[in-house]
Formats: sequence, structure tokens, C-alpha cells
Amino acid sequence: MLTLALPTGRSFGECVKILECSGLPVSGLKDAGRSLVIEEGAFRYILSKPSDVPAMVYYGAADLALAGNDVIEEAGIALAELLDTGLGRCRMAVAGPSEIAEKFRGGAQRLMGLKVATKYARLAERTFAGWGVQIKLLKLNGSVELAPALGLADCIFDVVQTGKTLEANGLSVIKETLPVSLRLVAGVSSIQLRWNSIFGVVGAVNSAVEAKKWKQG
Ligand SMILES: Nc1ncnc2c1ncn2[C@@H]1O[C@H](COP(=O)(O)OP(=O)(O)OP(=O)(O)O)[C@@H](O)[C@H]1O
Ligand SMILES: O=P(O)(O)OC[C@H]1O[C@H](OP(=O)(O)OP(=O)(O)O)[C@H](O)[C@@H]1O
Repeated sequence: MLTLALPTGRSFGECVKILECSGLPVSGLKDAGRSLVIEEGAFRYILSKPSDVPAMVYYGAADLALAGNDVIEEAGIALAELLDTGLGRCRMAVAGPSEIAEKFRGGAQRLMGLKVATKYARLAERTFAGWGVQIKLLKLNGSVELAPALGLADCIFDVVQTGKTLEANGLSVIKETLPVSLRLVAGVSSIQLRWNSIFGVVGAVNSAVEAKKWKQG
């Protein structure tokens, strides 16, 4: 039996779509209720909080997972990325009010000590450090768009898809930093122990990705 970790929340529906289009059994997933472990045919699915999915694979609780590369990078965990599904597309970006956007145009010197609110502490520090900017980090667990309006931060570092949340909160994208999509990943030991089964899943998902099957349904 192969164990796949899947993120709950807004990515879950996309994951079910990917698996269904790849020919994996998903009826139990569609009817999961409050269950967090679902067994169907040759598969066991673990439904995990998105930010915990990389750890499920790294520590061997799951052989494979679907996860956004944002949470994978934030986890700072080495996993084998087998496939980019291209679904769940969004991007990481710095966003803020117009006066902060203006500061960014002035170069790194003017950004020293910038207060940045984010759920992605590791990625934010790494991104700003790459620009030569040391930041003051405010780690939040959601609704980060609140922070500039409340005077808690100068800007945010977060996921943007349609941009509607930013717009509704008087913020706009200042700099896009990382394209994000759902990736199929595996743990190194699972690859060694269960390569044949994993290879079958990768092939099935790859065929679905190439045929863009979810666009037909
Ligand atoms: N607006 C969005 N559009 C597409 N994908 C998104 C969007 N926001 C978040 N995601 C993706 O969803 C995944 C998890 O996001 P997030 O941490 O916000 O969890 P969630 O879906 O809100 O679930 P939970 O409430 O359990 O934390 C990430 O991989 C992220 O890329
Ligand atoms: O560009 P948009 O299409 O508006 O999407 C972006 C929003 O989606 C995510 O939040 P989510 O809904 O996961 O809630 P959260 O703020 O509690 O994480 C993200 O953190 C943004 O707030």
C-alpha cells in the first residue's frame, strides 16, 4: 500500500481533481467527512494541514505527497520533487501600501529594518536577505493583510492569486518572488523502497498533466 499525504484547506479540491484525472481511487476522499486517514484500494491518504505535509513525507509517515512549493520551501526539508502539476497556481509576493512601494524603488538601503508580516518566516527572511535587507519579522498564522492597516507591519510577504484580498485591504503587489503550484514529492527512503509503485503514480499523474485532463472535466 502507498501512502499519500494531501493538504487540507483550499488545495484539497485541486488535489482530488489531480488524483481523479490520474485514475487513482478518490470516492472516499470526496466523502471524507472528518476522517483524516482514508484507505482506498492500494492507497492510503493522509489529510494533513498544508504546512505539515512536507514533514509527513520527510519523517516517513507518507511515501508521496501533493504540496505547494511555498510550503515545501518554508519547511526547509529536503524532498524529491517528482512532478510539477501546474495546478494550484499562485505566487509569493511582497505587498504593501503605496508609500512602501515607493520605498522599494529607492533600493535596499531604504528598506533596512522593514517590518514584514508573514506566515512564511523562513522564506521571507531568505528573500529579503537575498536583496541585502535585514527585516523585522512579524510571524502571523493567517489574515496577514491586516498587519499594515493596523500599524503592525510595513508590508506583507504572502501568497497572491487573484489579488482580490490585497485590493480589498488597500494593498498591492510590490515584488513577485516565487511562482507556486502543487508539486508531487516523495521521501528519499520511499523512493528507494517503493520505486515501482511510486513510478506508477508519477506516470499516471504525468499523463494527466500532459493531457491537461482537468481542463476537460
Ligand atoms: N489564494 C490562493 N490560491 C491558490 N493557492 C493558495 C492560495 N492561498 C494559499 N494557497 C495554497 O494553499 C496551500 C496552503 O495554504 P494555507 O496555509 O493558506 O492553508 P489553507 O488552505 O488556508 O488551510 P488551513 O486553513 O488548514 O491552514 C499553500 O500551498 C498555498 O500555496
Ligand atoms: O489573491 P487572492 O485570490 O485574494 O488570494 C490570496 C489570499 O489567499 C490566501 O489566504 P487564505 O484564504 O488561505 O487565508 P489565510 O489568510 O487565513 O491564510 C493568502 O494568504 C491570501 O490572503
